[in-house]
Amino acid sequence: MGIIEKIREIEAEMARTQKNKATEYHLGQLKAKIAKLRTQLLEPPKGSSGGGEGFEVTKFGHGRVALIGFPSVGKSTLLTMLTGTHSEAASYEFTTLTCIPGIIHYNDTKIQLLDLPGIIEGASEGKGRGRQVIAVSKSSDIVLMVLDASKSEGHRQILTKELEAVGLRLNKRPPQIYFKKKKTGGISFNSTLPLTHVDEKLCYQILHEYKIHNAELLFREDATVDDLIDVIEGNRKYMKCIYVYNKIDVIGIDDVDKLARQPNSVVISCNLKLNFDRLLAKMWDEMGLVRVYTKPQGQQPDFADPVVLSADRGGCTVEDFCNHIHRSLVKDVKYVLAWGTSARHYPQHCGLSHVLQDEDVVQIVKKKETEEGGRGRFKSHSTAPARISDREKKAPLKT
Ligand SMILES: Nc1nc2c(ncn2[C@@H]2O[C@H](COP(=O)(O)OP(=O)(O)OP(=O)(O)O)[C@@H](O)[C@H]2O)c(=O)[nH]1
Ligand SMILES: [K+]
Ligand SMILES: [Mg+2]
Repeated sequence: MGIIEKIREIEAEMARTQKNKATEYHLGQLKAKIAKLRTQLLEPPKGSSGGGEGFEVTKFGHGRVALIGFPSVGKSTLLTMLTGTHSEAASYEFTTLTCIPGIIHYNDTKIQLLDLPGIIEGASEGKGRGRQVIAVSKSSDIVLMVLDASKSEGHRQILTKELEAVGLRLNKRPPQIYFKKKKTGGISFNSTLPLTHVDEKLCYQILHEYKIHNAELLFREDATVDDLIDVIEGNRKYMKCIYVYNKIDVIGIDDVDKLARQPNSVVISCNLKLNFDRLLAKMWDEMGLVRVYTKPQGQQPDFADPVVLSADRGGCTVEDFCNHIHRSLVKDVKYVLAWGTSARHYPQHCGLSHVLQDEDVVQIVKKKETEEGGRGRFKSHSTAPARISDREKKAPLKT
């Protein structure tokens, strides 16, 4: 029997089983069995190089955003409009067959936008180009789920389910469960609060299903059995997702209003070029990019060419900033002077662990230079930059 048939069989058994206290343990075990099979399904077939053939696109820019959705919802039309890169659009389904990259220029940063083939129900199990599309989605920083505003609301659930089946968790944070495998000592089970969804016996059973007999388990929230399985599997990817409802030109204003009020959603129309500003601003917010402007001593900061950091990828500390400029820089840095929202006063002397924020201005002060009285490009004394952002314009910065 193939993996997919096995999954079907267990799903059928779960559907037959009544949910109550007596069946709780059995259902939990079945869930773990399915999770294990789905992980098997994700492993590339023996002898192949992986699931992304023909879809490899070099990463470019400061972040990557994937467009996923059912066929003909307007993904390619949107890519063409936001990036200027042409991607074939047509009224028939599966117009796009590969991954097509474009670049969005926004807030002095470059964001790579990826157009992808439409995916359908069953994509997670290999239908259509599902596997490749999902692999590319996982490689991106956020996902834009493009939906046809005139079609069923169910599409959003179907796509979410497909992505969940391959370990993607949209707009969720990792469960607050500490889990560590041990060599000996049995299972130690603890929680910092009363648990209403699982008990010790159920957790033991799930661990047993994974052949784990020695481990430390600490619940820091009232988690479910699905959360526990996610933590044990350990291969889940937590991603931000914006639900983009396109084609609002063909529905009534009341329906538009309803969609627009849903969490993490933006309504747009490619035909009428409607609400792109809103979409870009939301995308920018969700990406959490941090622009840091470098200010050479005695000069204005270079506001056109920021160093772009990200809390999710690489971090936003002064050390991360230095490493971004040059790997060997950090050992020469004595401290930095920082202006902007991360600074308590202007300029603030900051060490390597200081966390920078978007639109901060930073001047590097090197060890040698201060000792020798400020030689070279960066010096310890500085004149303040004339501006950091519009917000700072009103109160010019003083050193
Ligand atoms: N009414 C309306 N039609 C649109 C809008 N945006 C795109 N379309 C139309 O929807 C159809 C599909 O557009 P595509 O951009 O090819 O859609 P896609 O999601 O890339 O489709 P596949 O590549 O086949 O998955 C085309 O006929 C577009 O002209 C819109 O805002 N309003
Ligand atoms: K199409
Ligand atoms: Mg397309």
